[in-house]
Amino acid sequence: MRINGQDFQTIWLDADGRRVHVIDQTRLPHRFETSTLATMDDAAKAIRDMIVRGAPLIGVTGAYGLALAAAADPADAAIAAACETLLATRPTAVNLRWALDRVQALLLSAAPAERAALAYAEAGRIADEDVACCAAIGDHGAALIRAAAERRRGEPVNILTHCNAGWLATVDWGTALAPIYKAARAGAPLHVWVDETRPRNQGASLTAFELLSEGVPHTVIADNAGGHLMQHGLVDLVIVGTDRTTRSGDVCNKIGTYLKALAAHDNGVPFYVALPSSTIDWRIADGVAEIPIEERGPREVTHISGRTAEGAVAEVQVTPEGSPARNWAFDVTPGRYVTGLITERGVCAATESGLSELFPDLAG
Ligand SMILES: CSC[C@H]1O[C@H](OP(=O)(O)O)[C@H](O)[C@@H]1O
Repeated sequence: MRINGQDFQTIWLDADGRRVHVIDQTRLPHRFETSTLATMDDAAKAIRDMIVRGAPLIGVTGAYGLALAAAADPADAAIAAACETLLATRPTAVNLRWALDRVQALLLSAAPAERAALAYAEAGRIADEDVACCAAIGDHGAALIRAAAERRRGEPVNILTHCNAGWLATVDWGTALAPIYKAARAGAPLHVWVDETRPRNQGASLTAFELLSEGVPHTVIADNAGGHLMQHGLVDLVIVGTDRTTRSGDVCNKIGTYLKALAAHDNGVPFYVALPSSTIDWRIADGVAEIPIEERGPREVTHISGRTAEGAVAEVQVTPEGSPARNWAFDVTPGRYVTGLITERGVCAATESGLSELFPDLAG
């Protein structure tokens, strides 16, 4: 996507085809900085510290992390150890395991001397596939927005989104925001309610940054305002992303998504989830019982960072010293609250039959 007229993706190789560069998302929106990943440990740290985040981008970064590992030591044991280190960074987004399994399977069937080149090439294919998938998600989702615009007889379609499932969460285009970009570029009148998304505020800092750069009308709101807006007819549809969706359509996404789905259900607001098939975990059905929910450190709750009036980036404490805090990063929305899944192959019901009809080759 474009920032100040310059085209960017979130991850790229440098000229020597070995070192990996990423946008440091912990510095946005106030600083645009990049980070260089020269080793597998650099890649693991970038995922763990959320320099890169978002399920598809975590998967691609993990794949390049494995390529960096193979370049350092292509032996079976070193590849296996690297996979374990990368998998241990963040447990919820299934794309990480999906990408590592795909690259590792390729490497273990190749001669050690060929492994680094194979890994870089496969990581590049995963990245290119992600761009194509997200563009297709955008096309399928844009049709839903255009239909809503027709019902609105030219009035802007009000779309609520939670967290950041834009191009910063993928290699390009995004998932939940891809339909918005495609529809807006085609002239559909729309406006986006941007949930700030406590505690890390990916909505306030990343989604707002993306929409401002793209010139999409939007309003940042407190997480707790969504239900009120829905009760007053100010939300025409909800589109969010996901970090792991089960074969039965249960959707794991940023903490707070479940509450938005309940409010949407209570107010008859269509609730869509946008995802590439790489985010579907075909091994499990019951998301509430089986998806591991990452719990991050309490400091993300007790402290908040931002820019001071003088332009410095600072962190301040919002809780009294001594008050304990806990920080669950995701929750699970049962498929019964999901109107539809917007995938690269089209829109389907958030059910086992809906997904298996669209992906018979993957459903097993
Ligand atoms: C397209 S995946 C976006 C997904 O990832 C975010 O989580 P995090 O920022 O912690 O990686 C959030 O759940 C988004 O919906």
